Amino acid sequence: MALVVICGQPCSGKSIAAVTLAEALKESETKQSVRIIDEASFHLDRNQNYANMPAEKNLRGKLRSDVDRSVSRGDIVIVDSLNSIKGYRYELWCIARAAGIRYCVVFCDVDEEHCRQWNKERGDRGEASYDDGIFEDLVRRFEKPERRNRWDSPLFELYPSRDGIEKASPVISEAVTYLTKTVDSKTQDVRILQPSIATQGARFSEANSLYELDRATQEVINAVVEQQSLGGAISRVTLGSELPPIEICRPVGLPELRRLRRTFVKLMGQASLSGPPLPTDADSAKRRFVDYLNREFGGSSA
Ligand SMILES: Nc1ncnc2c1ncn2[C@@H]1O[C@H](COP(=O)(O)OP(=O)(O)OP(=O)(O)O)[C@@H](O)[C@H]1O
Repeated sequence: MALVVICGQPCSGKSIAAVTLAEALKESETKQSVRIIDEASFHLDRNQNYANMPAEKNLRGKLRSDVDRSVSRGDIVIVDSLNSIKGYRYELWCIARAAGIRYCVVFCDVDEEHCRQWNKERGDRGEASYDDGIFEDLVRRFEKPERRNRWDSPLFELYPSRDGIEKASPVISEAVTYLTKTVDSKTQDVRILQPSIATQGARFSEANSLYELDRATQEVINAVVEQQSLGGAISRVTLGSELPPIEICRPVGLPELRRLRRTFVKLMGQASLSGPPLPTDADSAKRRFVDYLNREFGGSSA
């Protein structure tokens, strides 16, 4: 019923924030059930998770799948991980949108020096801490959330080094209110994300098949353009939980995407005259277009 993305620099108090928020939600008037999804649940070593790109991608994939499975169960799901890449936060936001639930980001805003110090103290106490090289790399790659982005909004900011993390603090209380209050259609102060057409599987009418095919493929192109515009090394475009991702190993410009779309629509139109009929709903049109793009880009849609 809600997805909360905790984000922040390494060793910035994210786990403490996640547990504090979970307790506050459980004790709230509505007595919410909460599930925390964190890196520790995969029993992997903190440094191994971030040792190289494949390991990091693997970790993000595991967390994403777990979130995807959990959001429909009625709990409030809190993802406690770095969640430092905006493209990844966008993917999590897409999962919330596909599930039609509310969503927010809780940011532990701590300066690097405090994080470095806390990480060192953790090591000195004999607890698992980040190796220096990994810590510095993570700090450098952190992409701060910005509330003007849909996937970073609403944004609840905590300042653990200044204020600590208290259950009764104004920010935790605001987050609890946002996550538990009844939706008032007049004030619209709580946003329940709505599944896009991509996730609703609307059926095409016979007469409109080609037009609808055109529209469905345009939505896929929009998603590719939007996710590429986030910058960074986007190698996978996600289209919600019902559709396979598009694997892209190089930047692809709009002209190329438009050309591929036109060719696909033409091929489908021609094929339907003598072969298989056009897809009957938006999802299957998208799935076929994604398969086509993955073949063109040399990826796979498995
Ligand atoms: N407000 C605080 N004041 C002092 N120390 C703190 C505070 N918040 C966190 N710490 C220190 O930072 C350590 C790490 O906290 P926590 O595990 O919540 O961080 P994290 O961001 O989840 O770390 P990771 O990036 O490893 O997941 C704690 O063990 C504690 O020593």
